[in-house]
Amino acid sequence: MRPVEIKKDVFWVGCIDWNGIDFHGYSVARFGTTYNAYLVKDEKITLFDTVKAEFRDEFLDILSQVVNIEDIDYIVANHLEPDHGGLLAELVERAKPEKIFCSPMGQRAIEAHFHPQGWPIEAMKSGSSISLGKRTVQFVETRMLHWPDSMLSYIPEDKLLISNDAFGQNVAASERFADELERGFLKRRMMEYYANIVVPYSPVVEKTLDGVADLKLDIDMIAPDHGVIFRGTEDVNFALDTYREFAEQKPANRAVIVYDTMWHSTEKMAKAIADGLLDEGVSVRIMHLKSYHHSEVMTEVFQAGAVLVGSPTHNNGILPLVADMLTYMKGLRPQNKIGAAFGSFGWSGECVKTITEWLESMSFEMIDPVKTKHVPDRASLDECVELGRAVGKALKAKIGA
Ligand SMILES: Cc1cc2nc3c(=O)[nH]c(=O)nc-3n(C[C@H](O)[C@H](O)[C@H](O)COP(=O)(O)O)c2cc1C
Repeated sequence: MRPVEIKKDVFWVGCIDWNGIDFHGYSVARFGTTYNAYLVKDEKITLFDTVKAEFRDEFLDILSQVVNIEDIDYIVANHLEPDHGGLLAELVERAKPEKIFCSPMGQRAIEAHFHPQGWPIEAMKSGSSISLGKRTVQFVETRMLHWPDSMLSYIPEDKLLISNDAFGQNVAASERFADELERGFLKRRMMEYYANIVVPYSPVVEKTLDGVADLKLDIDMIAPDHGVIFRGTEDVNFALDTYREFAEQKPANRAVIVYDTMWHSTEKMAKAIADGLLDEGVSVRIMHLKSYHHSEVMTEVFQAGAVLVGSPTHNNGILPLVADMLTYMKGLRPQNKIGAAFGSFGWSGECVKTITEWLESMSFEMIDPVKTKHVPDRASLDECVELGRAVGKALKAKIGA
């Protein structure tokens, strides 16, 4: 790839991971992603972040098109996760930078990842800044957005916010800017990223957005470490407003029914429940866990006001894919959901109790479950329809529809 000059003497020097990938080792990114790094040519030549180690050759190539690697003076490590810090050790070795800037927690992350000897690390607290010559860089720590080390770098002279994983999207595209992509497509990719990585830290997102507003940072470009760059007031506001909307997690008039099944009885129940929700005017998505990855389901969970989870009873518990989904969902701590359990059973019937306990532990507002012995008859399916209606009514009451 070629470098892209995103501001005068500021270059995108990232790599594009074109194919659908296992992102961060647990989440599916069907549209691929990018690992963005940025190089500023000033009196101090400064590199912001690196890329995933697998992209070593491509990264060294794109970087070399802009600068002699040995001439890099400063490296700023906004986030040390291996998709951004993957080539830090090699860059330090080759460039022998005068300074490596990171947050105080970033220093600990560098020590734990690289066990460095004599690296010229300088830990920068929120509000501190450095001069690059014509430019300054101000640092804003964003602990737990989404790692303890995460920080933002703001260059006031360029009105540029280099935002690490915040505002990122998994999009592999030849386009570098948000205004070159269709808006709905982009917002969906932002949502997938948020729902699977950022959502537990929504309070930090709100605090950061408030902080950015309080500091009155004049931003006309947000350059994240994944996906496209937001340029111009309209797109910067779009990114900020979208994150505000995501962080608020207001319940929407949508439900997702997630299930697994061995012999299709639980599936029949899922479809009957959907009829009840539709009777109440709630938009429904039914997702069989054998057809969807848990991260795809999570995006639907994130944007749904109601989440209904079904499993047959299996060995006095629930099916493994449902347990996987619930474990994953709980870790991401989605807020403001109505929940319900359903499932078929043969003899002991623990499925709905197990699912209900999981959803209660996530503080979902629960509606009474439905379980059916083996294959549901018309009366059992009617109970499922009633469950759907009850969830629909509760949801409408919650959102004031
Ligand atoms: C391997 C296996 C283990 C099962 N374990 C239980 C159990 O512990 N308790 C129970 O009530 N039913 C158990 N069942 C029965 C199922 O819950 C029952 O067949 C149910 O109707 C299947 O629903 P499905 O068609 O949605 O898969 C088990 C079934 C299988 C195949």
